[in-house]
Amino acid sequence: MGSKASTQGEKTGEAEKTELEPSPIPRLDNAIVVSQISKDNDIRFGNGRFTYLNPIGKGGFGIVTMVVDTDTSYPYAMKMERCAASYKNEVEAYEKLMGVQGVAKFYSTFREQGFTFLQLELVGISLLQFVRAKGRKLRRTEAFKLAPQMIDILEQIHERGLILDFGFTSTYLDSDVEHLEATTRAPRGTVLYMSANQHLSIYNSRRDDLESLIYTLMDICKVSLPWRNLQAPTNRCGHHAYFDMKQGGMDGSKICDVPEFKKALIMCRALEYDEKPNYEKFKRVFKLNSARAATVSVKPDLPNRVYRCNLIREEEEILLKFDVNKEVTETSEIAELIEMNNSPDADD
Ligand SMILES: Nc1ncnc2c1ncn2[C@@H]1O[C@H](COP(=O)(O)OP(=O)(O)OP(=O)(O)O)[C@@H](O)[C@H]1O
Repeated sequence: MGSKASTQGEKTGEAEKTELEPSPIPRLDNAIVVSQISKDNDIRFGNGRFTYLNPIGKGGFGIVTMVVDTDTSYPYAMKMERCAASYKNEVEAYEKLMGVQGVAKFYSTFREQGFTFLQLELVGISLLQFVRAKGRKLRRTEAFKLAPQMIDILEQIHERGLILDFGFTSTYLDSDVEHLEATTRAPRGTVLYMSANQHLSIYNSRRDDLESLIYTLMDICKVSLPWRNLQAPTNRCGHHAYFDMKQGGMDGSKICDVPEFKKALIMCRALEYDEKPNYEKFKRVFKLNSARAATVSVKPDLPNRVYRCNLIREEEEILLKFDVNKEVTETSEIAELIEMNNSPDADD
């Protein structure tokens, strides 16, 4: 495996292990929507340093909230998770990806009340939110304009030795910085965008990231993914059905009629497991001629908007635990969660 990132201090409950220069305050016109919780409560994280403003997103392992540093008034995204194992992996990945354009900067990590926190740069909306904000799928020209930028980001991530393993970044290099041997692993991740080979349990590598990116682009510009209506695979047979469809014939050419996507998928199919993709060649597939590209704007209509997500009651109750003015009334559910997080296994 690649080098281990520092996770020191994670058990101490103290903030600030990776203090960096804060980025300038992003312009957040229309942005701050004070949540119902914060109207009546003074919720603080990091020994009182960060004041909670509102929830902005949810992931597989926890919630992301918008906070403000009470000393500097800088806003940040604060990711709050229960799962110590996934958090360690995530911190490592953020540290390796420092400086990659398109990836939120990581500032610090701490533990509090059985939860792990990641202080991150507050960035704008996600691609999905962007598409939602538009109120329609993207036009192909818009998706083609985004594609080279996304391939660029992917290239930078790969240069740091990481592949995007559907929410769990992992390395494709060993300790000698050589590509890991081909191996197998049960498919995991988002079935819709998983590469064909992953359905056959072939461990993913750089080529699979590109294939997933192309499926994502197809989806955001309304090019149908023929396997969209297939039943979710629960066994090998189910995964084979997906593989056959995603394979789209020997060279992938039957998946869709859009020449750019077809070409890019054929290029993915031609890549060996440990081969470094020719990112420039992939980008060229999508590059429009300059006159056409100049007419297409893919800027979100509300550039700096930060969305607010809704929380379920359990999540609100968890946040209320951090209310500095309130007596903590733990429901058995929360107590259970905390116990789980404080158990010796949680730090392994
Ligand atoms: N730094 C950030 N700035 C602004 N919003 C963010 C930031 N990080 C995450 N978000 C928002 O919070 C949501 C949840 O993020 P999170 O990283 O927990 O999960 P995810 O990456 O979407 O999924 P997974 O749990 O599979 O990793 C994102 O979709 C995004 O909308």
